[in-house]
Amino acid sequence: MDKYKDCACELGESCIDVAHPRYLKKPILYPKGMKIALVQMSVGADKAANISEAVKLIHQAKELGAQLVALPECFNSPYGTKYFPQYAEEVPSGETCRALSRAAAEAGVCVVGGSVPERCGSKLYNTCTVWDDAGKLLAQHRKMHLFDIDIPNQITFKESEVLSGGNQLTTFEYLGIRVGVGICYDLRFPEMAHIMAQKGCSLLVYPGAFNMTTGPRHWELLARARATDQQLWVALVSPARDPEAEYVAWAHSTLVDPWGQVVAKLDDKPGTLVADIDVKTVEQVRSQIPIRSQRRTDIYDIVSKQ
Ligand SMILES: O=C(O)CCC(=O)C(=O)O
Repeated sequence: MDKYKDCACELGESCIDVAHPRYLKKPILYPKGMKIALVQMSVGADKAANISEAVKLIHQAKELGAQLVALPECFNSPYGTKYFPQYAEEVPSGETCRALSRAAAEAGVCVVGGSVPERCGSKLYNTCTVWDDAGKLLAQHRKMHLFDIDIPNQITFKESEVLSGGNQLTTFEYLGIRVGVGICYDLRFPEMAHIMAQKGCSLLVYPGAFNMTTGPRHWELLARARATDQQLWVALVSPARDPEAEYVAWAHSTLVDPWGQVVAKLDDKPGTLVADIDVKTVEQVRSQIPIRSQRRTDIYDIVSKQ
């Protein structure tokens, strides 16, 4: 930091990797990190009430100092294939998007808008919209891997009955930090996390709603696996558990650091997890355990083609 010690930026010590303001017309300051909020909200059948609860909690998170606020999967609708057509709306003109855009601008935060059922022509998607602090649409991720599983006598779910899968990976930059987005079942696919890491992500955010069968077995394990493999921060954001709901969410919104350690976790109740993430830890783990430059793609490529 020495060479920037006369930097007049208000971020002071937390400035990294800046081109010195003296040499720039407009100083670009990349903070080392940001405060994020994972909003584990209750979701019910009343769409308007779900939206206004989300907006209220975005403002509350801002009061707690959050700069990026993430909502859960399917936060404006009950989670279930029979609900998606009824609750679906167009992106970005639908009522949920308009409310998120306004809330992001009024609160002055980036909003990772969980997910909503999106209608596009004759197709439905499970879609996350991301809004910057001026209310502008920064990114739109359509869940790529649809949740089709069958565990007899425990859980059978087939999103593909009504949804189409997205065909694009999604990353965006906010406050100088590249963030990747996946939705719930996307968390199970290491290739997707790997590509987002290669694209420069330091944080992956997965709005999700695991259930009472796979949640206790895999939710935290998968978050820690993705964080450890890719050496970055992983945030999972679930709705709160409603034992009376048709689909009972595991909840336990979780933040895992680039060492693969859980740094904060909620229980099953409504709540907001607020925590700091930084790029320094990403860089530290990647330089101390340099797996990124040690991958034997020369061998993997040959063997996988045999
Ligand atoms: O992968 C799982 O076990 C749960 C996934 C899920 O609930 C979803 O994709 O919505």
